[in-house]
Amino acid sequence: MMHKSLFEMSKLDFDLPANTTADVAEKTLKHPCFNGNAKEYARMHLPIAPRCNIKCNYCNRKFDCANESRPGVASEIMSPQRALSRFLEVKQQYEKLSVIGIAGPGDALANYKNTRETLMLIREHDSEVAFCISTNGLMLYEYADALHELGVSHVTVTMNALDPEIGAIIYDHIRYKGEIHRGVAAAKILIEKQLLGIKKAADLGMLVKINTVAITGVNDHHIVEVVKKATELGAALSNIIPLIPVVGTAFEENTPIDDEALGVLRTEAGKYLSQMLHCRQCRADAVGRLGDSGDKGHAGGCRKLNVG
Ligand SMILES: C[S@@+](CC[C@H](N)C(=O)[O-])C[C@H]1O[C@@H](n2cnc3c(N)ncnc32)[C@H](O)[C@@H]1O
Ligand code: SF4
Repeated sequence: MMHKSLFEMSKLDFDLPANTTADVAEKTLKHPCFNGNAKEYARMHLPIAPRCNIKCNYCNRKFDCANESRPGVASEIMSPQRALSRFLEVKQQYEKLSVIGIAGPGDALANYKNTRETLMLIREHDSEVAFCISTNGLMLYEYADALHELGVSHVTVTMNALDPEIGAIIYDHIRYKGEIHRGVAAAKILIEKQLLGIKKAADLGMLVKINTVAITGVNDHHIVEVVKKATELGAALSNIIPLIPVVGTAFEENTPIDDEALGVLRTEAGKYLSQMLHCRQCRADAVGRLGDSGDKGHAGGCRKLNVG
């Protein structure tokens, strides 16, 4: 049963799908990424997932540089046991630690054994904290039932294209069931699995958010279509994020979408699905309230990460 005061304090800016349980609704109210009004709640990303099963042409997970806060970086890769110890420490620091997220630095479902073990260990010590995972969606259809059983309430899927020709520009390759696929064939498999996975997760009652990286001249004209499709599949929120042109990637010279064009895109996409407007594009080891200094990089130069 939800407390009335909680509703009053942190109303949602979007509609929950009809199959959302009271438990998932309450967790959503306290989830600072899904609910922009839940500012007093803290989340903790546990960097237990170093590997990835696809290669996005904008992603560089090899280095952790001072004061750099972007997705795909973490100062340390943790074992599940170490993640539990850190969780117990951070829980002492933040009275309102409401969410544990697995956001890489690789993919939660390309490291499913670690993800499962970590979440099970934490659940033994905390029956209430929400579990949230981020994934490229390649393995979501296969793992959705297991995630639901583990108590994962929130899932973010990065979906950048519906058209495999566009996907082939964004993704270098995928590894699916032990085989490497490239080009349009790879994008076709990834997109098909994303669509199946999003629908399955949403049907199971998990709250699904779609991240879409806006890449100027590549998928920016296509994003509204992506969001429209995600809506049909049962996603609850869309988060259109500007490309960070990271050095050493194929898109290092891409001009990031400007605020005005991003605003137009969000308005158009918002006609189909509520838009998340407060994303901070956090690190894989971010801790605290959104925008706290805990999101910043380490002190020092750049160091190489062992992400496989
Ligand atoms: C590092 S990923 C981890 C989760 C998962 N592997 C995925 O891609 O969804 C977290 C988010 O950051 C995004 N991301 C990674 N590199 C980025 C970049 N250079 N610019 C913008 N977004 C980026 C991903 O697309 C994803 O939505
Ligand atoms: S799926 Fe995520 S971790 Fe993997 S390459 Fe793409 S952005 Fe990087």
